[in-house]
Amino acid sequence: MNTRWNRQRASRMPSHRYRDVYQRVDVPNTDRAWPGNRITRAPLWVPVDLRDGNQALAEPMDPARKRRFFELMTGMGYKEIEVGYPSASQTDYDFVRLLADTDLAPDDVTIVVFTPARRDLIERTVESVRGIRNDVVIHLYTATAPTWRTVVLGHDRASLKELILSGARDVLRAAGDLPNVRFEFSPEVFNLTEPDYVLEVCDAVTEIWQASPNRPVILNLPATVEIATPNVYADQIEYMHRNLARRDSVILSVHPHNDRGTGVACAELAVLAGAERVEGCIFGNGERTGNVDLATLALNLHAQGVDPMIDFSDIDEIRRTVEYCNRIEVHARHPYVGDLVHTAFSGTHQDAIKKGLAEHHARAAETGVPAHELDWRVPYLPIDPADLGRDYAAVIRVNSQSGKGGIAYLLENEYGITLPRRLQIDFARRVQDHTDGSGHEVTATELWRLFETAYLQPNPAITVSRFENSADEHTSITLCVDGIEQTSTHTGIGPVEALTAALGEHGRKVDIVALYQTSIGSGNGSEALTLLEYRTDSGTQWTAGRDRSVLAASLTAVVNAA
Ligand SMILES: CC(=O)SCCNC(=O)CCNC(=O)[C@H](O)C(C)(C)COP(=O)(O)OP(=O)(O)OC[C@H]1O[C@@H](n2cnc3c(N)ncnc32)[C@H](O)[C@@H]1OP(=O)(O)O
Ligand SMILES: CC(C)C(=O)C(=O)O
Repeated sequence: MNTRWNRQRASRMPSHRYRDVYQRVDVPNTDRAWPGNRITRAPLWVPVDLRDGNQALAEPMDPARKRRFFELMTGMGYKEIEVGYPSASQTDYDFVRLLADTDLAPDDVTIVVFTPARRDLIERTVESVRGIRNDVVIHLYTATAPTWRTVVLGHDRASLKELILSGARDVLRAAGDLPNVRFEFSPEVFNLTEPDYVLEVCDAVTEIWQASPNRPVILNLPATVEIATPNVYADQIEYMHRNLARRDSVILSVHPHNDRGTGVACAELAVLAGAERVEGCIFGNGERTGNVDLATLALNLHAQGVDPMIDFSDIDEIRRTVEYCNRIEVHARHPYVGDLVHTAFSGTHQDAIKKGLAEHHARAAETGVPAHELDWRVPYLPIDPADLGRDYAAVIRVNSQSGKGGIAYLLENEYGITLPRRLQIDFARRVQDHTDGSGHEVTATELWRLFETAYLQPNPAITVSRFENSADEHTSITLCVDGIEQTSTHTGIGPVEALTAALGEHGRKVDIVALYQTSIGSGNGSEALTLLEYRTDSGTQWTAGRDRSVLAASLTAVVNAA
């Protein structure tokens, strides 16, 4: 082996300590089917922001915040919402009572409440939901993994199973006769529990609860602390999917956390492996590194052409509400919602996006399909920001990494000015000098100021005192050059040519290479902008002229060139 490429040495990190973290368990070998599957429809989504998200906040939500978050979720279209841990706090209990006593919860929304396997807490939980007209899910949980059994709960496999089954019986006794109530069980830390044991416990719970297709039981299998690659979780879920008793009477649910940063991948692979329901938090709040991010999951489906069944069409309003309720800011790079996720600073990306957007609008015009319904092919933007209620203002931003395409895009977008390619190159060089010097981003306004400084400086030495031209191309011009006034007449040539001829008579020869017309702004208030390339001894240069009249803008550009 070439040692040049083999320089990595063992670090001082004590990684060996984690080889057997939490007594990692083996997953039975399966003839796995999930790698070949595709997600073709949205799973059932269950936001747990008001419970798992809330329990992770330094300042848990007050009643007003809980209510606002709940209204946001129902407005977005969530149909099953975990609203709290009513036996744990009075705020949570009162919120459930609020749902019982008001019509805050739309009829088609199922209310989920969470409880440990302790009789007093189960009874309090059931008490909290009495009188709710909506469907209700009572969600019972107990940790099942070896370290939790021995270190936290002080049970062996058999006695822990008995504790869970006794909790399941308590739930059935307290709420079994309520017709609108269904049950959910979570073997907390499922992903670190021996598969045979967790299967045995789950089957015993569904038996006690008499799971049936008409009253299915939710089995929710959490990756409470994410410690393995997502394929391991997928294998664990597929094992349960294939081996659970009463499978047609079970809704298989997952609840990934994000300790390794792969919560989203875990959820997606779990759905491929047979999960039908996903619990998580909008934008991924939750214990430690958070619960799986339901917004990313939903929008990943959207980005693959699958309807997520949840409305993200005003993502910034959703974000503002979530930030207000959680008192935690969403990161600028957060998928789909961060401030910078639809922005390109780098030149080649900007160039590709600019071309992609132009192609998109041209195709819309050609086909007659509205731009917001047309198939999306814009490079570097996986989805159209407009789907999320965003405009294109933030798509391209300019700094020292940017190129001519992005600069031209900003001027075109903000000022309606179309720059010819050679002027784009010239101007980009000037912008680059500026951004390299300052190290900062430049806004469209600042770009326009740079443009004015570079190309729209009036020529103090020359004044056009009089300019008269008639329809038969007869032009009379009075020029004042360096204080000397002189009148000349020109016949048979256009006005621009006439002016260059007059300037030539003053010894101010202008050799025009190209002249372009564009405008600043649009509509009645717009101004004409003439962009002029002219030859000098050291090569070609650019200048410009602006005025309400196209002719005056062109004359100014010629005078500036002189
Ligand atoms: C992965 C998750 O998200 S799980 C949910 C975690 N959420 C929360 O803890 C938020 C709300 N919790 C609380 O308000 C409190 O912890 C309460 C009211 C539930 C219990 O409070 P306390 O009675 O003071 O107990 P405390 O929290 O100190 O300890 C938990 C006790 O419950 C036991 N326990 C923990 N989980 C469970 C469970 N699922 N089922 C039964 N017992 C449990 C523990 O072994 C411990 O018992 P011990 O006191 O005999 O050692
Ligand atoms: C108990 C379950 C649902 C949970 O919150 C977790 O494991 O994180």
